[in-house]
Amino acid sequence: MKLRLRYRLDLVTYDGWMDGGEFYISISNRINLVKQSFQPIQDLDKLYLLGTSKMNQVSSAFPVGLLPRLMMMILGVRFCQVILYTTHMLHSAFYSVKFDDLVPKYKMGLLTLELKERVVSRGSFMDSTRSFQRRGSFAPLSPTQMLWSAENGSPFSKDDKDKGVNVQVILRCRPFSEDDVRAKTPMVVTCNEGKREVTVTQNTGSKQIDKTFSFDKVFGPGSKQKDLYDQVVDPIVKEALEGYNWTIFAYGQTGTGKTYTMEGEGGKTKNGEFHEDVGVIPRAVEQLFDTLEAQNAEYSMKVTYIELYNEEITDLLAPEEKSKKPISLMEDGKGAVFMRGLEEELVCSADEIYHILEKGSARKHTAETLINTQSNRSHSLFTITIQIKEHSSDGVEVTKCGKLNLVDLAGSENILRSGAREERAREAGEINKSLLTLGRVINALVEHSGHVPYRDSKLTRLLRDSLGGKTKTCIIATVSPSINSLEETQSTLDYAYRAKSIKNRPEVNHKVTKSVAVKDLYTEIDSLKQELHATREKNGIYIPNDRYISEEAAKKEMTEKLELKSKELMDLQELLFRQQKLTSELSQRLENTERQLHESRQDVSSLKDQLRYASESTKEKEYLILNLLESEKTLTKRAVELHSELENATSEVSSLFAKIEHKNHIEDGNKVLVQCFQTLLAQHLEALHNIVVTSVTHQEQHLTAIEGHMKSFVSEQDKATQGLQIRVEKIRDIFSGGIKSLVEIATEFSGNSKTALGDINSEVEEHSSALAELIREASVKVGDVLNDLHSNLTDQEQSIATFWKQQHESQLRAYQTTQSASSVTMNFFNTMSNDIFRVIEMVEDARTKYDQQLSDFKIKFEDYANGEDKQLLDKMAELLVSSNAKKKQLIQTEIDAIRSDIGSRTYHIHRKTSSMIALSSSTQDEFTSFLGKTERHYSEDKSATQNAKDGLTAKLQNWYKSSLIVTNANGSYGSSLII
Ligand SMILES: Nc1ncnc2c1ncn2[C@@H]1O[C@H](COP(=O)(O)OP(=O)(O)OP(=O)(O)O)[C@@H](O)[C@H]1O
Repeated sequence: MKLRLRYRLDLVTYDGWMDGGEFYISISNRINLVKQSFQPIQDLDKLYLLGTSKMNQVSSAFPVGLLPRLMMMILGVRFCQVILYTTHMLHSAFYSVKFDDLVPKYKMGLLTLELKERVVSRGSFMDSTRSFQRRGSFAPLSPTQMLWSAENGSPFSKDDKDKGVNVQVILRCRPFSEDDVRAKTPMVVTCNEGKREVTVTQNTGSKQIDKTFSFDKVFGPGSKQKDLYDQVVDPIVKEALEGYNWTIFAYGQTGTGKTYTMEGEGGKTKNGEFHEDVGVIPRAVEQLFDTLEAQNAEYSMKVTYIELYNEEITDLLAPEEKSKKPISLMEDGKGAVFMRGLEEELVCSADEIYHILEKGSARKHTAETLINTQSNRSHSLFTITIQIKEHSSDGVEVTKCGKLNLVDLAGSENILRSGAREERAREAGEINKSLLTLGRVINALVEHSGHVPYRDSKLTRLLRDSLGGKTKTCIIATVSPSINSLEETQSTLDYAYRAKSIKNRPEVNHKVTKSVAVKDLYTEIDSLKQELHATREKNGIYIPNDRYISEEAAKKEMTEKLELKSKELMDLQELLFRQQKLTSELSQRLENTERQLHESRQDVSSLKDQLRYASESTKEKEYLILNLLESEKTLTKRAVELHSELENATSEVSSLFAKIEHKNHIEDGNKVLVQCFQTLLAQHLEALHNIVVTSVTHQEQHLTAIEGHMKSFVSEQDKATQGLQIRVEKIRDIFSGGIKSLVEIATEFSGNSKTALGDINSEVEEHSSALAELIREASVKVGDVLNDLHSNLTDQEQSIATFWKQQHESQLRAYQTTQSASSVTMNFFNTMSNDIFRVIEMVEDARTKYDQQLSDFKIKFEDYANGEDKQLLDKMAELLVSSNAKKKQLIQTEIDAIRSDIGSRTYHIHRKTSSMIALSSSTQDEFTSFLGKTERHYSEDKSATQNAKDGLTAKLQNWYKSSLIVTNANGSYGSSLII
């Protein structure tokens, strides 16, 4: 098989899935960290892509297309440092990359990617790749896992013990509580026991973010206590019996089953078997005793049970009077922690331990919270130390010492959610503080920080050896599947996931021979006795001689050592100086790098913004395209509707045109009729005019004749009057002569005799009667003449009146005929103009309606088009703009054509109607003026006739009056005479 050189680029992170954030890579060309002797990288992209494609979670966040670029850059600079800063770290995959630095503030890991030289065959590499693919997730086995499945059942192989082993992390998810079941709380945790993966599902708005964590073992809600024990604790107990120190601690939110897992519930059944809810501690105790008994070993077992409450350690096994005294935590010279005055109880059977556990548990600080009815308010540490006597191969008796620390931590809790108040809240604060320190210690260990803050809390001081020390550690992280605990679950998973990277360097406790152990004990007892004696004597400090000698020797040795150390110190100081120089150089470089990093970060953030913007705009555009398509659909639909409406409108317009034509036709008929009527009217009017003219001439003639008659009559009358006047004058003369003679006679005869008076009187009487007779005759004659005149005048008057009446009647008839004719004509014209106006209105309405519709359509279309124009992709926009323009143009031309058609038609109609209106109005005017003229003529004629009549009548009346006066005057004169 042909061997090829391969270089492998592995990415590792210290972190789990933080919050589905983005993932960025920037490259600086710091090449000093990598060997120069590497060959150009071949197939690296493939490997790399291969790697990332398997990272289920990451691949979605990993910008596609970046990898080839990254490859190019890597190839360009040959070797490089990849700076990875992310809130969404890659899955821990390979262990070939180390962290240089960590900047927790930014959750940033500065990774040095070492291109490691590996000699692999193509075939075997591909095989391993395939095996990853089959696994379906990018979670290769960690060394711990590999050891876990070792054939001998032991979780560690001998080789790995030398290298250091990772803290083993087990994840246990409890089932839903009854309350959760009742409330139908959604489940957010999914356990895949086969793949050893836990997935947390988080819904943020419309997005669902799944975060998957892999652990050394995963136990789902349905898992049994026995399963967990058999798979996890059983091998640990075996190792403890081998002489290893083991710590198992339960870590998790309050109420998630830490105590349930560690201690469990229920005891032994009647047949001596454990109840299925019994937890790790009783089972481990049982296993220890069973194994030791089975091995028939000589052993001793001691237990301690302490509680750490509010940073105070209490011995749960101490007698009552001592139990209130807090235990102080001490450190020996080598940094090992021990507790002074702690009660160690020797136990000989499992039952004893159960009893002790019960006793201790009863003393623990517990309280009810909203989440857990019996919540541990303290951390408890139950330690079992086993010493087993053995015989070495050379027959020497040795003692093997194993230790099992079983820790039940207090629950990490959200004070608000757990409902803790006052004392409980203070407790919770303390608990959270110590757990926080635990988290910081884990971080420091994972990040390989120089300083690990063990001393910041008693809990971490107690667990010091289990975290990065010689003790092997197994963390059982407990979570709840409920959505209500999502935040805490994520935090627990995060911690647990980090803790996976902590490495311990376990050592088997030295096996001491019995004699050495006894000797040690004797020496200790002796020195203690001497110290006691000296204290009792209060006599200064007594030091035994051999102790003095040994101490002196030790002092001397120490002085030598000190000298050596001071020399070393000098060297170290020099080294320190060099280091400081180097550090300053490095810090300079670091500054540069940081600057570059900052720049890169800015680039990245701007790129991120651009990307976000681009993706947003793409989304927007996609959305717009969708909308556009939809709007196009609606537009098409609308266009079809409009088209049909347009067709309807066209048919309506054509029907309107037909109507208009019909109307025109009628109007033409009407016009002809009007013309006929006009000619007829003109003829009639002419005839009427002629009649009026002839009647006027007749009247004039008649009047002239009457005037002549009247004149002759008047002259005759004048003549007769003159004759009558003359006769009257004559008569007067006669009368006056007679009167005179009578007066003379009277005067002659007045003085003579009264008798003669009688004669005279009778004579006078004769004369008077003759005169009266004469006057009577004359007046009869005058009366006859006057009567004749009067009858004559009456006749004249009657004939004039009759003529007048006839004239009046004929004129009235003519007037009435003309009036009725004009009113008919006027009505006709009015109706016609009304009809025309109605037609115009209809046409106007139709035109406005179509105009409105068309402009609405145009506006709508333009709106759509404008909206679309703005939002479309550039190309799409161009295309659409042109297509819109075309459409608009098409529609515009269509609209224009329709408009112009309608306009021309309307104009045509307008012209026709206006000409008709003009014609009708001119005809009307003409007719009105003609009527006016006729009326004027008529009224002139009438007034002239009336004047003539009035004048004649007045003349006649005057004449008659004067005649009457004369007649009356004559009458009165005669009567006065008679008187
Ligand atoms: N895996 C499980 N199966 C069945 N019941 C469980 C499981 N885990 C927890 N419970 C039940 O949930 C309740 C709370 O569990 P437990 O007291 O062990 O929680 P805790 O984590 O120790 O809480 P705290 O930190 O407050 O002490 C108990 O009634 C227990 O019976």
